[in-house]
Amino acid sequence: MKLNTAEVAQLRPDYLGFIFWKHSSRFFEGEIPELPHYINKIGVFVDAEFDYIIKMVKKYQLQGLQLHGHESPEYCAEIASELKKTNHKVDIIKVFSIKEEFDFDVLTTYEKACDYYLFDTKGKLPGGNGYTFDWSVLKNYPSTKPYFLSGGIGLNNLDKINEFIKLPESKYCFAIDVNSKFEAAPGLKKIEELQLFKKAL
Ligand SMILES: O=C(O)c1ccccc1N[C@@H]1O[C@H](COP(=O)(O)O)[C@@H](O)[C@H]1O
Repeated sequence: MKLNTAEVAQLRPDYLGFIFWKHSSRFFEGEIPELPHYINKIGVFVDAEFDYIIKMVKKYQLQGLQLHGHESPEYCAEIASELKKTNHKVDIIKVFSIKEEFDFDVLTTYEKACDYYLFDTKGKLPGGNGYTFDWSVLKNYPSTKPYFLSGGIGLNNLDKINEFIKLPESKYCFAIDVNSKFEAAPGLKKIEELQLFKKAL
């Protein structure tokens, strides 16, 4: 897989994600180029073993974990606390996948265990499906925790995003997360399109 991380970094994103799920076409191995301090490196995991996550955090100096599987609140809290003991402060981003409806009650037990939520679209894969969900579901968002809006977001969603950010349900929307809609091939991002997107936002 060919990555263009250094070029993407020149666009000054707040976060850059690296996929540590071996079944993904974007499975990351190798070296991360030196990145400016203002870019947070996020490891994307799916029901990964505790020790594997710890190893990847240390190897790549990750600043956040994006958890796309069935990770329990206890697991989220434990991994953060274990890493803290060795001076690795990581943000825990727990992912919830939405189809048409979503029972936000599930968030209650995660409130103390994670720093952010990320709302993605439910699909065949645990992430990276390339489809948007109906963001109006977020009208029922009960929390004050900042969340990432994700799932199939591309240039064609710009008008919708600009409308969404005026709505009350976007109050805690903290970041817009993009992935497959900006790719020429898995992992290879389309720089000009990302640039256009960022500028338009
Ligand atoms: O991209 C993947 O292959 C992937 C695999 C397993 C878990 C998450 C994955 N990607 C993340 O999913 C969201 C949404 O992506 P998309 O815009 O629908 O392509 C994003 O955070 C990706 O980093």
